Amino acid sequence: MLKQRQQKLRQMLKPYFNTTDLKKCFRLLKPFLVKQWNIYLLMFVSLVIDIFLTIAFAWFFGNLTDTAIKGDMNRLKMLVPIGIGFTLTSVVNNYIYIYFDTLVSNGLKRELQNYLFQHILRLPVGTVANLRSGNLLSYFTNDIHRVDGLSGSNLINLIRLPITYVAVLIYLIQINWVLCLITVIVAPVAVIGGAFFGFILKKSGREIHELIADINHTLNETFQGLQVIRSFTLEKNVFRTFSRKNKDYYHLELKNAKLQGWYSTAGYLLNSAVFLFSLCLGAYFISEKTMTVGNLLTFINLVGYLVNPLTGLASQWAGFQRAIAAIERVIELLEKPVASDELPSFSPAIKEIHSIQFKDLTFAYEENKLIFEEFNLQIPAGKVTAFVGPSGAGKSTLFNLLQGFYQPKSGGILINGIPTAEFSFSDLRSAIAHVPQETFLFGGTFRDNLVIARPSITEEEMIEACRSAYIHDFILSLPDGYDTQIGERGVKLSGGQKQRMAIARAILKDAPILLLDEATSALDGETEYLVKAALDKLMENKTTLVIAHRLSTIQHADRIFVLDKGKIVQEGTHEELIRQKGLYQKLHSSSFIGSEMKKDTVGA
Ligand SMILES: Nc1ncnc2c1ncn2[C@@H]1O[C@H](COP(=O)(O)OP(=O)(O)OP(=O)(O)O)[C@@H](O)[C@H]1O
Repeated sequence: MLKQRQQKLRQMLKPYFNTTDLKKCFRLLKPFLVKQWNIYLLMFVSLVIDIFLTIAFAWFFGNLTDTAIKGDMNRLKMLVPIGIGFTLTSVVNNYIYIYFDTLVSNGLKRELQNYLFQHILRLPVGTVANLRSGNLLSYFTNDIHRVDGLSGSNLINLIRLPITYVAVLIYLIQINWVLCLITVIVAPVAVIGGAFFGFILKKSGREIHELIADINHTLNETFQGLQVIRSFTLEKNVFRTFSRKNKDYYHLELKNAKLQGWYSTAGYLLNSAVFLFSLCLGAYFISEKTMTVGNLLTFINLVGYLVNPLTGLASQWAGFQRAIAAIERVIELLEKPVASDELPSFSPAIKEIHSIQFKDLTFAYEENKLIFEEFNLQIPAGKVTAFVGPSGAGKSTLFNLLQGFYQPKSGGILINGIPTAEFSFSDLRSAIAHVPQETFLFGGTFRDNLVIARPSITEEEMIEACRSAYIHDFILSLPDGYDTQIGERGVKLSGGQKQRMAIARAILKDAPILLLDEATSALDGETEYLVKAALDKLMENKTTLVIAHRLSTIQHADRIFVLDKGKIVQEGTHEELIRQKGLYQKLHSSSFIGSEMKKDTVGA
């Protein structure tokens, strides 16, 4: 029965003293902290000086008082410069300590942010697709800043508090051991209480960090989708959602503040009780002539250091727990495996294409939902290959796999007879220029968006590419030319202008493989003509794979593959396919491939 009760109690207390997460955090932080060992050493020296000064000051007050009561002027004259010396040392030491504390905390945050950012950049596309961008932002704007709780002075306090406690206790025992007993008796209360509060604070801390991430996500999505929100008049709904989360956040912070309030009140109460008790007992000892006034002053001055390290250690524990709650979220992300060891960068290793082959390729985004099974396909080099097929057939997935965004379950893709898995991402992706359906442009100028295509692009190359993409004249018509700001995501440009910018960027990249995902959105006649002309220039001397919607592109293609449910169901030229009974004919007659196609064929 007793054993059962003990087990139950142990089970109940287990989470309160669980150190697994703490160990995990320190395993993550260890390499960064080790790097800063010299600053920590200096902080330790500063700490030893501080402890010495704490006791020295108390000794000074007691001695000064007793000397004054005795009226010993010679000793007083000697004590005053000592006091000044202590004060000056303390001021300098304090400054140094704060400076080093800031240095290590901010240094750690900087390193950790770089580490996390690199990690996110190296994560597989599939992993990032499951993360919310607001959440990702929250790691940087909120969670990482909590690492303060596990570094700098908070870390040093782990040593400072016990050393202070022991040093002060030894010194005070010599003054009056009975008074010291009181503080020793309250020690377990302070330590256990602090550990308990620490656990509760960690729990509420985790809830707060998750809610902050959620609010960041809502804000991010709202600002990105402001146009949709306006056109569907969702402002009221969006505001209601935001203000509800904001209210939850307010209440959680309030709950947390209450807990912290209780905790510090309890610490204050304990401190005051010990102080009052020591004072009364000390006064009694003075009246009994077993203690001097100076000694009592010294004792009262130091007694706080016998309680504070205990409550302080417990509060340190509480602070640790809150920091752990935030860092745990960061660790969860860091534990996700990366796709490559290095950060990819431009590396034009593959200069020519002799063959591209999909060989026995089996792929699924999700378990048990195969998109391709034992898929085989040979892409002719230096030619234009078009893919057509109904929505969801797997056309974009082929592009994703070719660029190494996702890894096949079995089989693979060979470029020039070499499996793409053997190329680094830098080599593979530098050999491919992808013009997606939706053009993403960075906020900044035209120039900023063009020069990212490849390192060391000259002004002449940039202008030539823009001429070929039929966007140069438009850019020059603007007052600042290539230095004109295009707005966030290029909001100041039309759909056709954005597409031509994407084409200019692909021309500048000058990669031997071109992946083209034609936009389905219709452009006006002149823009359509310009985009088509730009594409023709882009496709020259390249091995081009195009997800085609325009008849002109399909007619221009050397080979067309009709894809349905992850299988090639037909292949040939447009003329061959249009004569065959099959999906291609069906797609054509239902104007799936593009109204332009039907119109032109009917006209032909
Ligand atoms: N990231 C993803 N996670 C899970 N499933 C996905 C993902 N991307 C695509 N799919 C699924 O894979 C299948 C093939 O999609 P894919 O985008 O390759 O088709 P598609 O032929 O390009 O279609 P569309 O012409 O409409 O763009 C679809 O069933 C789609 O739902």
